Amino acid sequence: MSVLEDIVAGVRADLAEREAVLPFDELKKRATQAAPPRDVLAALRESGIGVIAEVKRRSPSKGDLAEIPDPAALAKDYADGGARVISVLTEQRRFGGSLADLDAVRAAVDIPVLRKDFIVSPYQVHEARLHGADMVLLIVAALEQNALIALLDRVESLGMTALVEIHNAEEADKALEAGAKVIGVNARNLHTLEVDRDVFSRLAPGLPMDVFKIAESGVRGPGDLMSYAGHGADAVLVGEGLVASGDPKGALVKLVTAGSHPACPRPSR
Ligand SMILES: O=P(O)(O)OC[C@@H](O)[C@@H](O)c1c[nH]c2ccccc12
Repeated sequence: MSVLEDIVAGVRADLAEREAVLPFDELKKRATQAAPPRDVLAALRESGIGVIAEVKRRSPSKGDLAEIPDPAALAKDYADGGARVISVLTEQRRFGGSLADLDAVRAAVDIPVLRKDFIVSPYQVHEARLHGADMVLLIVAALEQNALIALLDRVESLGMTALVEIHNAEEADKALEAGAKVIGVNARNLHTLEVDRDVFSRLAPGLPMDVFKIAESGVRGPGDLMSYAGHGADAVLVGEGLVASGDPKGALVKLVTAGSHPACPRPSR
């Protein structure tokens, strides 16, 4: 089993437990009561290279990154520091996240929030909405094409924005065929966990101009942001480089400053 398959198996087991407690029909009903989703693309399209800041406690590749006893306080720091969107990992077994983290972050900030998880079922999409998410991650490598199409449609029909994650040209084709408008290129291969920052520069030229392009993973500081921007990134998504820095807000401010600096390459749109 690859790491990805192993993670997804755990996610499915946890999902079955939640479904037994709150049936899908009831969940769907409750989710309609949530405050309406925010316009994520409008937030992302503000000038400069946006930074999506992630609440991430640990990862399968690096182990423990940061304790994060108060995710709400971290989220406030991110919002004050100029993050465009806050990404919250809700996967429990490997990343130490939870829906409670999502709730805490949602209650603490006004900017858009991304539910970062291994979404394989419509249940998780409505659940994201119930917990206040504006954006949902869909990982092409974890989904059959028809499931990707159905989940993307489900995310959009609930008024949320899908971040469709790819890692190679074949997945790029699948994402585009499914109608993805926001594509994240993950430098970390979810099968091997290896980071290759050149994946973005290889794939970005093949993506249409009007697709919003996010470079995910491996951003250590302003230099990596500038380099991704030079290869056509509209935004970057950063976890470890913030949470493991000892000063997440300071580290974020440096990235945000670089992303809005006149010398930073701009998307050609
Ligand atoms: O901590 P990093 O290297 O800055 O990476 C953040 C983010 O890209 C990473 O957490 C991520 C990207 N895609 C994912 C899918 C599932 C879980 C996690 C991820």
